[in-house]
Amino acid sequence: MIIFIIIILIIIMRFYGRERELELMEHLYARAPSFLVVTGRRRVGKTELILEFCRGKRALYFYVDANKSIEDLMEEFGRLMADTLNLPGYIRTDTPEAFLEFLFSLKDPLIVVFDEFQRFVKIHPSFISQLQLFWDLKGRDSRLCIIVSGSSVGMIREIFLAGGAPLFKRADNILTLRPFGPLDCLTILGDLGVEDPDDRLDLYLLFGGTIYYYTFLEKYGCTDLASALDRLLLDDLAPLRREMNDVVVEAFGREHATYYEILAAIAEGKVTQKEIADFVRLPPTSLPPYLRDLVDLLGVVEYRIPVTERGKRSKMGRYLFCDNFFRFYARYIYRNMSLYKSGRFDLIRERIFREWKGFSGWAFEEMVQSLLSRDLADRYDAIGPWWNRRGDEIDLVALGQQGSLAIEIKNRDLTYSEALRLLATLSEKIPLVKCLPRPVATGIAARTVDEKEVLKEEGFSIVDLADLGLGA
Ligand SMILES: Nc1ncnc2c1ncn2[C@@H]1O[C@H](COP(=O)(O)OP(=O)(O)OP(=O)(O)O)[C@@H](O)[C@H]1O
Repeated sequence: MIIFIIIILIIIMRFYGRERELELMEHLYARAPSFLVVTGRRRVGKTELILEFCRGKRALYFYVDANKSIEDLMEEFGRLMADTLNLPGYIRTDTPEAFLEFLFSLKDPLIVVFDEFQRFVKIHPSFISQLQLFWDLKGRDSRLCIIVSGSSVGMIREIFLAGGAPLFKRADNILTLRPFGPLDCLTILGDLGVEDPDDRLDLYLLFGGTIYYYTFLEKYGCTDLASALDRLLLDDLAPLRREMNDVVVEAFGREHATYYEILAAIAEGKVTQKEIADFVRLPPTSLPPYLRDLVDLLGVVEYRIPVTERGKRSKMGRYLFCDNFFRFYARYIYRNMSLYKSGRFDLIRERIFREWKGFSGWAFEEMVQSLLSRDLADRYDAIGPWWNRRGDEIDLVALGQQGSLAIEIKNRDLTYSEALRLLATLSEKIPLVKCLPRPVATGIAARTVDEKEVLKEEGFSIVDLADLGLGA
């Protein structure tokens, strides 16, 4: 059943985190009438957050089903309204006007949720302007707390933010929900019974911050990378076997093949527009709309520039995955679809394990970059990776008024001499970075570093997993 009444909710998994978001929602609810937009990419937890917020409150949840006509939706919404609010008799809500007229005549405090709201653009675009009209004329006299939610970040932005957009400035707040951070994910994994810290880390490096994927772990008895791969992916009946397909096809319909190819190119390390275009055999000039969709609509890819180029019109940009699982899927499942479809999971599995240390190094770097950026944010103005045209790279550079810091990140345990060698190579790269505020400190972040204290005494910044809150 797609539309359902939020009175009694069955809790399958505990609700995690999102304290700041719930606080904001409570704040708006207390000041109703209010209008909130919740957006964020697929599976990030928008519906779950809204349901948690509605728990124990008077609320109507309307799910905008893409396959229904406006008449069917209005009829369903009307029925739901009558049932939930215990209204006797028949309410006429067969047209959007009748539905909205009735909704805005209600006087008691009420939360009204429209989930996947952007679908109205295709189903019946004038519903959006009608809602705007009712909100303008009657909203301020009501006690409604309207929440609209949608996973199509780009479309939601167009509806609510773009200049001249129909609901421009009607929303009191736009809440963009982000994936969970690594510390939260590792705690959740611990709660789900994954005892070994290395297994928790591997599972985070595989799935990233999309908690939806973690909901399968307990159900399928997975406690480490191998069991998660075997039961959730590498099996004919595995629940995540079509995940990327489902999400990409739903978002882009018939054109999904080109998007797929571009994702596969990025997963293979093609990062510039030219490299991606060559890989997918399309002219570079035809790529921008696809890349924009992958960044804005799907939210699994990001366009990044070196930290020293921020605020400039840089030509050094790279397209990179910001989602661990999509990168994994594009690289190991999509690129091996023939093997996958013919059930040769053993060969795919072998390849994944052979390459896992190197492959997961990327996700490890991303994780450490985000944790270090959080810790360094109050001391530096700009933090991020650096690279140049020649292919030199530094994993993290922090720029501040008082000087800079350059860090190399390694997904392994380092001996003292390995650490010294890395620091020496890093020092050689420092002169290549233009306009680096002096003095420049250097350092290393790794799983563990031997003789960490000695290196610190020698003036280096040394960070291990325990320092980042990821210790055993
Ligand atoms: N804060 C949370 N605590 C516990 N579980 C969560 C939380 N957020 C999401 N989940 C889990 O992840 C699943 C996916 O979340 P949800 O359906 O809310 O995502 P969504 O952003 O609405 O996705 P879509 O855009 O694909 O509809 C939920 O079924 C739930 O099991």
